Amino acid sequence: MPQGAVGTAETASPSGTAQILDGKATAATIKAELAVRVAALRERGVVPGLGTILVGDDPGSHAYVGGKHRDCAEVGIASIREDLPGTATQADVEAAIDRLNADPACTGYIVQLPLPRGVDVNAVLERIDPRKDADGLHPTNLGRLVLRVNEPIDTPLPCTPRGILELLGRYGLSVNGANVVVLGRGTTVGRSIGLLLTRREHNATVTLTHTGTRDLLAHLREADVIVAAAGVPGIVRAEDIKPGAIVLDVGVSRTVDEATGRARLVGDVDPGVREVAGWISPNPGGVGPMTRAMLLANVVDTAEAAVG
Ligand SMILES: Nc1nc2c(c(=O)[nH]1)N[C@@H](CN(C=O)c1ccc(C(=O)N[C@@H](CCC(=O)O)C(=O)O)cc1)CN2
Repeated sequence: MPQGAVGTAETASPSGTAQILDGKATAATIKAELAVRVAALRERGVVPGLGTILVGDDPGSHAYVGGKHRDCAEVGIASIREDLPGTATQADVEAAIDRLNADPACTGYIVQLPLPRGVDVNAVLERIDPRKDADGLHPTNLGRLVLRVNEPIDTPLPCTPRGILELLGRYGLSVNGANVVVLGRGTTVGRSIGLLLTRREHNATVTLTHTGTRDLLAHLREADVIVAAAGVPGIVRAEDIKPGAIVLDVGVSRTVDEATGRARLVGDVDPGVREVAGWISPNPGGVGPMTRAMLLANVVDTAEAAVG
């Protein structure tokens, strides 16, 4: 894998076109590694099992959950589905959580987000047994991320931030001392990537921007690394970034393609950014597949830790 200093023009390829952080290929490698670890666990009589709770009929969420179960089958993790209708009440969702907390076949599970309006997401996350929290979003696990700045973390990390770090690491890109600008303060990406990157082992300086940020462009111009998770199509433009910057496109918006009339997904990063950035994660094919792979990694890590 190429080694690179962060955010300098030296990381850009000579043609001026960014090098690709290929999340799809990297996730495939990780899944193959995980399959070996799962086989070793199974030989010891341990079968890791991922549970999912899906509420409602959002097509995106259905697709993501379907993908999680396909991934499990690919690496040998058992999987358990709890699909609830959009009319499910808080009590219905909490009952599903209680079932998975009590189910010995389920070694880790997630509640697919977002939840329909009317379901209290914080109450839901708090009810998950933190030892089975495959998304690392339980307050105990997020709290450990806040408190353990210097010590190793032995609890699951939120999947997208872990996926971003893993992707950078596998390409030999360090963020030590880098100015990282994060767009978006959501729990699954923005807030938690800030906590992770400022840990001593990564040592980045993080600016967490959001809809209340006054001069986003001033921040972007100074960024060695940009993590775009705002959900605003094309908010990161070529003319606003430092040449050679590392750009991770995490945003997802649905739009209708004018040429074909078909719905398609677009990221936060304008296609022109490829001409200026040093490294870029495509969207699709970048951080998304890494998110899926890291969920499996969390489940396998937890199962291995449980058997010593
Ligand atoms: N409980 C959680 N909910 C959500 C999370 C999460 O980590 N935990 N993250 C997202 C959705 N998500 C996983 O749940 C997810 C998003 C995107 C992808 C992905 O692989 N995307 C593809 C494109 C997919 C397509 O073309 O339809 C890609 O980027 O290449 C995987 C998982 C919100 N909810």
